[in-house]
Amino acid sequence: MFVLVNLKAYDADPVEVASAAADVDAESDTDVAIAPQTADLAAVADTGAETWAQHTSPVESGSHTGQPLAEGLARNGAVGTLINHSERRLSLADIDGAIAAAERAGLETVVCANNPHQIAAVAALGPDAVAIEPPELIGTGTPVSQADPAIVRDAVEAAESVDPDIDVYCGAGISTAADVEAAADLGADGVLLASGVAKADDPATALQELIQ
Ligand SMILES: O=C[C@H](O)COP(=O)(O)O
Repeated sequence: MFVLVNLKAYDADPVEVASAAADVDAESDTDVAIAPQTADLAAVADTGAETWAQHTSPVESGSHTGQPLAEGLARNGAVGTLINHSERRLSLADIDGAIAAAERAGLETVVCANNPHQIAAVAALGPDAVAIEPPELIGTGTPVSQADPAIVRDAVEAAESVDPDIDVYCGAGISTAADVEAAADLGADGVLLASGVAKADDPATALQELIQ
């Protein structure tokens, strides 16, 4: 199982959470990765935790301002990137461009989508993985596996109908070990989560409990 913790723009100490992630990753069968703010990529990567970017721009090196260039993310320790997160939506053309940019820089790609129809559409663009996240459940603490299990099953089916080898993650409201297990039971290869760790009083302990 793959657990990708998106720190979004929360106040959690990225180095503290990443250090806990590196420990948990080493001590368990679960692969844990952290997606911090772009400015914190290098510090997080220095902890030894698998480090992901929250967004990659589709641009190539050149005259662009405020666009995180894939090569710059990789140079600062990112090994993968989210694309088209619900809070950072892109056009289909830009999703395609961002996947190409990430591949150019050697970054793994997870493209997010709202529903199974979008999952099929973005799976056709050839990312390494897709993530189903109903936006209305994000940050609620109610896991998608409980609120809408069919959407996870349908997303897995939609993705596999396009590419049998693609990984499918699910996210929104996941905050406990039972939620992670429920996602696996529905066919997900991993989970994407944020507030359950980043907004916890003790994010490092919350992450440890979630995995153990
Ligand atoms: O990137 C993470 C997802 O948007 C899920 O967020 P959440 O765990 O706070 O619901």
